[in-house]
Parts: sequence; structure tokens; C-alpha cells
Amino acid sequence: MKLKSEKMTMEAFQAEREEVMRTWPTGQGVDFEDGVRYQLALPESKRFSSALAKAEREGKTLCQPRAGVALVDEHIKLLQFLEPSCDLLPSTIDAYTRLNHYEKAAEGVARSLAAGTSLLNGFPAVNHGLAECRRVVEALKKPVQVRHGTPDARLLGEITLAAGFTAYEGGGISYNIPYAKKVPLERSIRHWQYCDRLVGLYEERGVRINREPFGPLSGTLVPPFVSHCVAIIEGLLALEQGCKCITLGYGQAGNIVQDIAAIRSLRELGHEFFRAAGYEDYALSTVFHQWMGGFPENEAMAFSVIAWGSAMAALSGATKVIVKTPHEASGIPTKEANKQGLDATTQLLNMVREQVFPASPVVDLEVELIKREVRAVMAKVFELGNGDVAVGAVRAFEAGVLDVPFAPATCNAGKLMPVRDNEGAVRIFEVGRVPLPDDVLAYHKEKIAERAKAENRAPVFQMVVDDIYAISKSKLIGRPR
Ligand SMILES: CCC[C@H]1O[C@@H](n2cnc3c(N)ncnc32)[C@H](O)[C@@H]1O
Repeated sequence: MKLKSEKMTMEAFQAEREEVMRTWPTGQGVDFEDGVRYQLALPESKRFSSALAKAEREGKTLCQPRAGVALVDEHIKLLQFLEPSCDLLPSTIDAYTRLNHYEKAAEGVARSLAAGTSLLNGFPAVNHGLAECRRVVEALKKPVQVRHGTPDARLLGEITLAAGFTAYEGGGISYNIPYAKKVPLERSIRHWQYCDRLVGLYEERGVRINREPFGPLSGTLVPPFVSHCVAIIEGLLALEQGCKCITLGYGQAGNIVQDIAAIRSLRELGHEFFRAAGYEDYALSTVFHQWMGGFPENEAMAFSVIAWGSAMAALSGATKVIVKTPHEASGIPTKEANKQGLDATTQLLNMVREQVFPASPVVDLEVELIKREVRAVMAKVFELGNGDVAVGAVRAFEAGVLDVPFAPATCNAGKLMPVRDNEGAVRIFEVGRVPLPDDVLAYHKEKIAERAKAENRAPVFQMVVDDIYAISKSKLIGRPR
């Protein structure tokens, strides 16, 4: 079916749903009306959208971990262990499920049962099915979100939303470009139009499900304007299918001014583009991801990175912060390490939340710079799509207009090359085919030249490599040895 930015008709949705529910046996037991009844019966305390709306009203930054293990009882124990230390809960889905390899996930569950410990890197919700997913929701007091990385997340959405999960992360771009190699962008955007239409159908029945495009993308030196464009496009695609509760995200880069400007501009640009598209009736929030790149192995240093990300989330005014753990450099954290990450985060949120970052001309300058970059790229996306943002997004990636640094997808040009400036802000080393205004490019070049002068070396690709490893080597900027 041809990709088009339009609300799926009920006929098209129902026809596709027949096929989706047959893709794994656990799809057979899922009935939408039953899901609506179950969702409506949930207490407000379990509704993600209510928690976000309250945090927005109070100007509070909520904290949320990532967490997921193979077996249901262990997953429940894990989330119950973390629950007192966070505001919002996840269920991080395993890598097999993200690729729709449910038979491999089934093997993983069997091996985990035999081994008595989780041998999957997340919770295989599709294999466990509706009743078992409801057992997770019923064992908890706080709202639970599905966090994953799935280009085709249709069955996963049907099962988990009917099971009472009240938030769904991802999108047709943000769960393709950083996560997949050869999934056609047109296909993943179509699949996510289905997911968003499902959320829209729940909304029409009075069940507000939160939708959170995956902000950080490749999580490696992604310039704010790049992730903002993807977030805004996925927000527009979700609104188009009837979603009303949107959380736009950004991955911490590390420079104070740029990170604060990133969240402020993300919120303002979200409203700007959503309203320009004619939407008024929606709830917008933001999420700040603690540093998504390489972490120090030294746990004390890892806590510093976590603490820094917590302070910046609060100072930026983000509605939510996604928390890392001191085991980040080694892999899936123990529940104790996961809790430690949350406790370190809570300490900083509590110490910073009453403080307001002073109005600052340099922050204002950075906000304006990001807005000019986003507007320039989005104008080209709409032009390429003749007004159709879905078609425009596909063509923009083909043309290198949208370009995510260090992303594995073959449809991503990979020509845009970022590098830190002398204060650690992410600047444009090579612009590739991204249509940024000349004076903006000149500004980036100037900021990089300042660093080159300070390091007494020409701006070279080695700087990029040095920056990628810098934080894991206890620095922000990859200075020459
Ligand atoms: C895009 C998300 C990457 C982050 O997501 C964490 N992550 C992945 N899977 C799990 C899991 N099953 N439990 C706790 N954290 C998890 C990684 O550590 C990394 O920080």
C-alpha cells in the first residue's frame, strides 16, 4: 500500500489487524473491546498520561529506569524492587521480539527457565501474551511503559496496550534508523501508522495512551536539530492517527548550554509544528535521556555521568529523565545497580529542582540556532513530500537531508559528521547534504576552529573519534593526548 500521511480508515485498520493478530499465537486472545474495558478500569495512579500531566503542572522532572528480563515472575520482582525508587516504570523488550523473532524469544524463555535466570536482554511480552502481561500490570502500583526498538511493533502494541501498559515508546523512523540495517523506511513508518492508529482508537474510547518517539536515535553526538526533526515528524504522524499525549525526547550531549537549549527548543518547536499542522488538543511533554554514549567502567565515574544527566534534566525543565546505571559499561544491570542509578538521580533531582537556570543570552542564542536548523530541514522535508510529512521523511533520508550520525540503517546517508567544540557542544564537522543556512554552517565552523586552535591541530576526523570515547575515558571533549 502506498505511504501517505493520512489517518488510517477503520476498514484498512481492521483488515490489517486480522493479519497482525495471526503473526503469533498469543495474538489470538486479544480483543480490542476487552482491552478498552481493562484500560478504563485502571486506577488513575497507573495512567502514564496523568503522571506526565501532573509533572507538567508542577514543573517536576520524573525519573524512569529501563528494565526487562525474560521470565514473568522475575520481571515482576524486578519492577517491584525498582518501583519505590522511581516515578514511572518500564518494560524493556528483548532484542528477538524487537525483530519479530518470536520463535527465538520462545527458545530464550525456555533456556531462561532451565537456567533459572534471564538469558534474554528484555521482557518478551508477545510470547508471554495478554494474561501474563496483565499479571505484570496488576503486580505494580505505578504506570508502566513499553520500551523497545521495534520497526514492526504492531502485535507488541496490540498485546501490551490491551494488557494495561499505558505508554508506548518508538516510531517508524526512530525505531528503524538507529536499530535496523535494511528495513525500508516506508515499511516501518507504515507499521507505526498502525500502532499510532491503535493508540488513537483507545483515545477515542477515553483511554489516553502516551506516545514517546525514541529521542536519542544513535545516541552518539547527535546534533539537537537532527533528533528534534525526527521527534517532531513522529509527533505529527502520531497526532494524525488520533494520539493526544506526546512526549518528545532528546539524548544528553554534555554541554550545559546546549542541553538546556535543546529541551527548551524541543518543547517550543513541538508546539510550533503541531499548531502549524492544525493540532491544538494534545498534551506535550519532554524526556531527557541521560548520556547514551560510552560510559566509564569505573562505577564512581559512572555515577558522576548519571548525576550530571540528572542535574541537566532538571535544569532543562524536562518532564521526565531516563536513568542509566553504574553497570552501563558492562551490560544489563543488576536490579541493585539499576536502583543505585535511580537513587543517584533522585538525589540530584531533589537538590536541583528548586533552582532555576538563569536566563542567559548564550542559551537564547543556542535555542535560536537549533530553531533555525530545525526549520530549515523541516521545510525541505515538507517540500520533498509536497506537504506530506511521511513521504517527505522517506525522501529526506534518501536525499541525505535527514541524516543521523553513526546510524546503521543503509537508507541513512551517514554523511553528516558531528564533532565537539571547545566547550563540548556538538557542532557540524561535515554537513553532508543537510540543508543548513550558510551563516549557521559558518558558526559551527568557527566554533570548531576555536577548539582546533586550543588543541593546536587542524579540525580532523580524529577529533570525532576522540570525542566518541571521551566520556568513557572520563572527559567530555576528546582532547589529544
Ligand atoms: C536505547 C537504550 C539503550 C540503553 O538501554 C539499556 N538497557 C537495554 N536493555 C535493558 C534491560 N533489559 N534492563 C536495563 N537496561 C537495559 C542499556 O543499558 C542502555 O543503557
